[in-house]
Amino acid sequence: MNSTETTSTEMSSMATLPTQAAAPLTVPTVAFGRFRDGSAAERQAIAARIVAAGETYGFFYLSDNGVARTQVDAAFDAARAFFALPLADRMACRAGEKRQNRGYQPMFDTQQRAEATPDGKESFDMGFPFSADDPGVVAGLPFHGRNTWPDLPGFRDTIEGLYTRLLATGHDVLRAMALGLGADPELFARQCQRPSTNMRLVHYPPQDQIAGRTDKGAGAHTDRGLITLLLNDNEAGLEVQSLDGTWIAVPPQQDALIVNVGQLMTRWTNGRLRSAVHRVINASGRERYSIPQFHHPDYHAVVDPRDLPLTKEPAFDAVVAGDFVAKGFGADRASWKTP
Ligand SMILES: O=C(O)CCC(=O)C(=O)O
Ligand SMILES: [Fe+2]
Repeated sequence: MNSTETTSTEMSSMATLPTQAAAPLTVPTVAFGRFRDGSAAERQAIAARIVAAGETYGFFYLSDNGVARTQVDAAFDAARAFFALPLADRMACRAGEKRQNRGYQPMFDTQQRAEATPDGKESFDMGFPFSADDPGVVAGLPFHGRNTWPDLPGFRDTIEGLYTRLLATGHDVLRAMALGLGADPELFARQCQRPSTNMRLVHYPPQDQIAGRTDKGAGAHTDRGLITLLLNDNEAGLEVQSLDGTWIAVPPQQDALIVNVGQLMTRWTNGRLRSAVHRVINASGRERYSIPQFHHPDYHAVVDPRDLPLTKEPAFDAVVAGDFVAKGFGADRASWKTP
């Protein structure tokens, strides 16, 4: 029935209904299991839901994602053990080379904009296990260093295991995005074979411990890569900006990953998928830990909106993925600044 068919009786009964508060906005949840083992129609339907969430929110929860709870719990235990080490031991894990997104980054290393206060967080990063004789490592290419590891029993196995697991999950999400966008499903994933993808353990002290320096755990920013897969340890604090500018809380959902779109994906899809602005404010009074994995293509991959079916004139030039991202990090991370 359309509105002109509404009778006057219905109008008056509608008018007497108690007014309902608008439901708070939440980012959608996509159940992913049938993308791996479902029919072609199920795969297509999941791909369409992911693209719709990427267009509207730039964020979604991914449930039934195949990542085992025990593996996630072990990684958070490892993270807690790392950040409990004496500062000297954490500092011993700083990356030998700059511009790597590897090793320990102390509190306040990142400043999202020149006029902003720094991020109230410390982190430990590791990335793709390039060998010492990899040409990129030998040439000192950004993202191509070696991982550094703390002297903690089981830490390396646990963290490498989660990195490998999430890398595979992320590739499936990239396949779903390509499929949902009407492209070859392998378009993105085949250009992430020796990727600049890093995984980060992050520790946000309670807000009152950082209050002298900053008011945010992570200031408003967009991620730079293709997609980010995010795990967190049951603490709220993440917020994403909606299309109308309001902040939507993205609290953890048991057993769901949070996935968000990064700048390279926005460029590749000619603006169709949103890299939404988000921030972290750890107001609970407790320590907060999270584990994002930032999916990037291979360093030399060319990100060109003309690779996908175009619905409007390309709004972005083609860029070399690694050069584009390295330039961005150079602007806002102390550990990326070149002398
Ligand atoms: O810790 C979180 O929940 C989000 C972290 C984040 O946005 C980032 O590290 O880019
Ligand atoms: Fe982020």
